Amino acid sequence: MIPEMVVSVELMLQSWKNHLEKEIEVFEEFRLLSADIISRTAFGSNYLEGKNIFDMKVKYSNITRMNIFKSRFPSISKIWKTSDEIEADKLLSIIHKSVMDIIKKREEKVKLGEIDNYGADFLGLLLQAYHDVDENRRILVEDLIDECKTFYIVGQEPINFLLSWTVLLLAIHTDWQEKAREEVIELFGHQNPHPDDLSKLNIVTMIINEALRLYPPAVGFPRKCDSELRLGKFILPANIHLFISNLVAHHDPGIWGDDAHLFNPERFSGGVAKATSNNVAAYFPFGFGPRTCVGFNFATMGAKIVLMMILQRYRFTLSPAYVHSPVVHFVLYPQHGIQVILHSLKSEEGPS
Ligand code: HEM
Repeated sequence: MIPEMVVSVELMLQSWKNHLEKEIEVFEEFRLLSADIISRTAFGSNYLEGKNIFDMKVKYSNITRMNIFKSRFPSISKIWKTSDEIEADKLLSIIHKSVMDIIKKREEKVKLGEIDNYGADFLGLLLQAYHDVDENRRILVEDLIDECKTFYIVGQEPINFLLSWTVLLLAIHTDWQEKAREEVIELFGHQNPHPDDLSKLNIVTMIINEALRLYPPAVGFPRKCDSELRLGKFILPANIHLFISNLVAHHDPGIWGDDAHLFNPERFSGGVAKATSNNVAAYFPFGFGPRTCVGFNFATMGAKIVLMMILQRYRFTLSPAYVHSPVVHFVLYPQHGIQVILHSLKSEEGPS
């Protein structure tokens, strides 16, 4: 998986050479990059092949965000749909068809003998499970399609957001950018990432944790009480809808101290458990409990690889054009993008 990620990042960084000492808008750069990473690592293709899915997904996410807090009577929704619901259904069926095309293409290659097996990426593993000779272990075609759609739909955006906010913070706090670069160069020199050594990136991990605290890409998640329950001093009636916000918990001075709103990766120097005094409800950028994020490792590993490869090649500072406007629409994104200025490293030793 790491080699595919490295290819995606190298392609992006190649084009960054044209932006030296100029401004670059990284939110859009990371949107394309994260889409390419998902396509390559999970589906053995590239951004262009999955482009239709990503384009439809952006439109679908916008509609979902606009409607997330609107109440609907379930029985009415079955017989009458709003124009947004009709559009959302249309988009989902296009995504469905595009995913089917990618699945069929891989199956066809095996059938024609162009490749020996379905492959070891996410799609390959799902196809093996779908074609399993043991009927009891075989997954249904609906599951196969749903899993692919989920990966495309929920995987790309949060990586894009995490990288963007982290680069913003490092563009402002250049002392931490320098510390991170020193760590990367000390561990990897100018070599590409190696899986065994990624876990040694302490400073980079502290920075990512702090970025996820201040700017959690998924600001919370909805829940519904099945039955009446007690939550601390509250009694919650059955069927009540809740929104559990990590954004609020992550900025609570009662938990994080008076500098809760400031960027201070040092607070994670002893790890997450120490920073939160073992309070699991204090820090949960990836959720918690049975529905915790399954992409946690994929996302953090991807973020580390991208950051370290940027740090090996460029210094960056905040552009005067940047306007700070984080917007919450279920996810937390920079409304006007994130503009930074790229500088070459003084030593000029970075990989080409
Ligand atoms: C920085 C990156 C990411 C963040 C902050 C994030 C955050 C979250 C959060 C908060 C949840 C819990 C939602 C809930 O409890 O209702 C979640 C669930 C999930 N995430 Fe992520 N995610 C990230 C990356 C990814 C990636 C890269 C993938 C897949 C490639 C992924 C796949 C999923 C899936 C499938 C679930 C649903 C799990 C379930 O309901 O059983 N996530 N994520």
